[in-house]
Amino acid sequence: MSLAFHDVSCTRGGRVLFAGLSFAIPPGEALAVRGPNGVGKSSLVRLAAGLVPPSAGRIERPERVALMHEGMALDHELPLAEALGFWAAIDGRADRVEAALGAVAMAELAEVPVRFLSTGQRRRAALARVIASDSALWLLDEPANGLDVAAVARLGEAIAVHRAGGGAVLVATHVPVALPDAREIVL
Ligand SMILES: Nc1ncnc2c1ncn2[C@@H]1O[C@H](COP(=O)(O)OP(=O)(O)OP(=O)(O)O)[C@@H](O)[C@H]1O
Repeated sequence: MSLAFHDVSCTRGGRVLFAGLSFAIPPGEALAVRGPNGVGKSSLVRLAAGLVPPSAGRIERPERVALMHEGMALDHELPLAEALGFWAAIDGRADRVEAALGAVAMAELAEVPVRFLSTGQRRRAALARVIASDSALWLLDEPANGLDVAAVARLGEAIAVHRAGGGAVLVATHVPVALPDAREIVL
C-alpha cells in the first residue's frame, strides 16, 4: 500500500474540515481529490505528506514521498538544471534531472536561472523536481494551475508513466487532469 488514511480527521483553526476519512492508494493507482475552495483539499495533501498531524486517525505512507504545491523551493539564482540537481542529489537521483527536464519539455531551459522562468514554467519545473525524485508516492496540489493545454497533457503523461512503474499519485485539482481509472474523493 502506498498511502492509506484510516479514520482520519482534520481540524484547522478550530474547525473540523473532514472527519472519519478512510481510503487507500495502492501502487500504480491514482486518487483525485476535488471540492470547492477552502474545503480542505490542500490540508488533506499536507496531512498525506506528514507536514501536519491528523486530529484523529492514522496515516500510512511510503518512505519516499514527493510533494508538489504552491511553493517551488528551487534556488532562484541557480540555472534550472543545477537547482533541480541540488534536490535530486539529496534524493540520490542526480542522474534523473535530464530525463525529468525532457518530460516537462524544458530541456532547452536547463541553463536559464530559475528567477527568469514564467509562471507555467515554474509549475513545470516543480513537476520536474517530483519526477526526478523517483518517489513511490506523488502528492500533487493543484499541479495544473498556470499550465497551458500542452503542459496539462504532459502532466497527464508523466502521471501515467509514474503509475505504469508502480508509483501512486494523489492529485488535488480543480482542473480536469487525465487520470484514467482514478478514484475520486469529493470533499
Ligand atoms: N494553518 C491554518 N490555520 C487555520 N486555518 C487554516 C490553516 N490552514 C488552512 N486553514 C483553513 O482551512 C480551510 C481549508 O483550507 P485548504 O487550503 O485546505 O482548502 P482547499 O480546499 O485546498 O482550498 P483551495 O481550493 O482554495 O486551494 C480554509 O478555510 C483555511 O482558511
